[in-house]
Amino acid sequence: MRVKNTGLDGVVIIEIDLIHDDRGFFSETYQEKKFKNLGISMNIVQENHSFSRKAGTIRGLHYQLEPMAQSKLVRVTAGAIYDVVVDIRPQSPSFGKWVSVIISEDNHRQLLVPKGYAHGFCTLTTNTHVLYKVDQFYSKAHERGIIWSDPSLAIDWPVTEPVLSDKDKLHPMLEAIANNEEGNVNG
Ligand SMILES: Cc1cn([C@H]2C[C@H](O)[C@@H](COP(=O)(O)OP(=O)(O)O[C@H]3O[C@@H](C)C(=O)[C@@H](O)[C@H]3O)O2)c(=O)[nH]c1=O
Repeated sequence: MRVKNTGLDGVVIIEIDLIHDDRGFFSETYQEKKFKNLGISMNIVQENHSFSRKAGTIRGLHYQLEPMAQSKLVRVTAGAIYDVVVDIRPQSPSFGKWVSVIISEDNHRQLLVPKGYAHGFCTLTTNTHVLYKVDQFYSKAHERGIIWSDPSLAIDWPVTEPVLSDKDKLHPMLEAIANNEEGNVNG
């Protein structure tokens, strides 16, 4: 297992080892002690699985307000995604900065998205399965979003006309968070 920095504080790629044999491979996708040795400590309380039928589906950019903010450990078991993480901590020197990482069934990467960051992805394939573990429960009352096409972010998405949920068509721009009066997004 190896960790690679992405350029955003705490946002890291975890590369796991595959043990191959005649049948295929085996891998430990999460192992508490090994992750701790890599400096990653998460109290996982929920695992999510999303399936997107079409390539060019964007889900995001999502986060939950404190005290329900979540760290996420993302991986892909079928297909590939262009995964995006945005720093939305108002006091952060990298506020508004984002990174993108390709995660696929072939590269077996996992991406750690700490609290204080918004997360979203665009599917690059049909029939894409994304799994992610989180360290806080889902809370409908605390879920928030930023519009995927926010010009101040200028995210280099691989599509211009994505498939979106009704909810994801209506999020505000990041500027609204900078002037946020409704709650704390600090991670
Ligand atoms: C996220 C979530 C949703 N739901 C429900 C709410 C809704 O009825 C249905 C679909 O929810 P959404 O449309 O929010 O699903 P989706 O757009 O896939 O939301 C996810 O996007 C990615 C990018 C993330 O980072 C996740 O944290 C999450 O926000 O599932 C849960 O029951 N538990 C959960 O943890």
